[in-house]
Amino acid sequence: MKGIGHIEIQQVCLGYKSGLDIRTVIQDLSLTLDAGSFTSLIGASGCGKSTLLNAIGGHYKPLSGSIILDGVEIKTPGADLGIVFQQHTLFPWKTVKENVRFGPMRRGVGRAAADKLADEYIELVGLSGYENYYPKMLSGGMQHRAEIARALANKPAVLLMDEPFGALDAQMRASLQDSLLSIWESTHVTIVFVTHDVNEAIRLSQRVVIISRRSGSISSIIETNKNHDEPVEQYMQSRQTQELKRRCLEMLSA
Ligand SMILES: Nc1ncnc2c1ncn2[C@@H]1O[C@H](COP(=O)(O)OP(=O)(O)OP(=O)(O)O)[C@@H](O)[C@H]1O
Repeated sequence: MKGIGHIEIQQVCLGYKSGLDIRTVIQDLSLTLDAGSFTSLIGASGCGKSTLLNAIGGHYKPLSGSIILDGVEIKTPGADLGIVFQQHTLFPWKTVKENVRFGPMRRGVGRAAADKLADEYIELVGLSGYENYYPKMLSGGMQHRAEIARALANKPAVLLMDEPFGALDAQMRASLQDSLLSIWESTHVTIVFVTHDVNEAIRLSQRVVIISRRSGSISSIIETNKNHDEPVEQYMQSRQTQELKRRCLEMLSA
């Protein structure tokens, strides 16, 4: 039994129309993401990280190859695949609670159950007390927390995150990273996380997948061997982690 949120990316090519031609961005990429795993995708700007993430989310159809979630090919976006972007996508005219319960209610969950779900996920992301605030009344970090709660309220098997904390200051970013780790540990959702930041990738994920812009495919997969019992700052400062970081940076500049 592989569990829920198992993804098989099989010899996928992705590209965009350019005039009469198609410009290939991702070339023949294969990758298995185990159910409940946390994987970061890093690589030079323009190497195709967001394109790959969006294809996993069902927003782009591969030119060839397939992406399979729990035995079923992903062809369209669905509630199983939650996406959190860097830019805010909360409905500005809805409160935090209305935003979070929107997905469940659209799927036919009754109002009382949707409210309960919303309260649960608002608490999980640390926004209790802000249920009736509108997005513009929240800080950038709080809006990200609300976005994560909104995605999780659909109980997705997979959470796809495209540089979600890229625009935040260092302190806010570290606080959201910590929250994301505890959310991942308590929900067992499979996370695929795109970032430019090697430190962030190593701090959060079990595996760092480096995509080469030159080949449009994976140049390296680095296992972080994180020990969940170890305090994150201790892990980040250890000699082993510094070595992982050095290897990632070396692969990125290769
Ligand atoms: N909608 C689109 N139409 C045409 N080309 C696109 C489209 N979206 C992305 N591209 C091109 O595909 C390539 C990969 O883009 P993508 O955004 O996936 O890269 P990325 O690795 O996420 O980059 P960054 O780190 O800068 O966000 C780039 O050359 C980009 O210009």
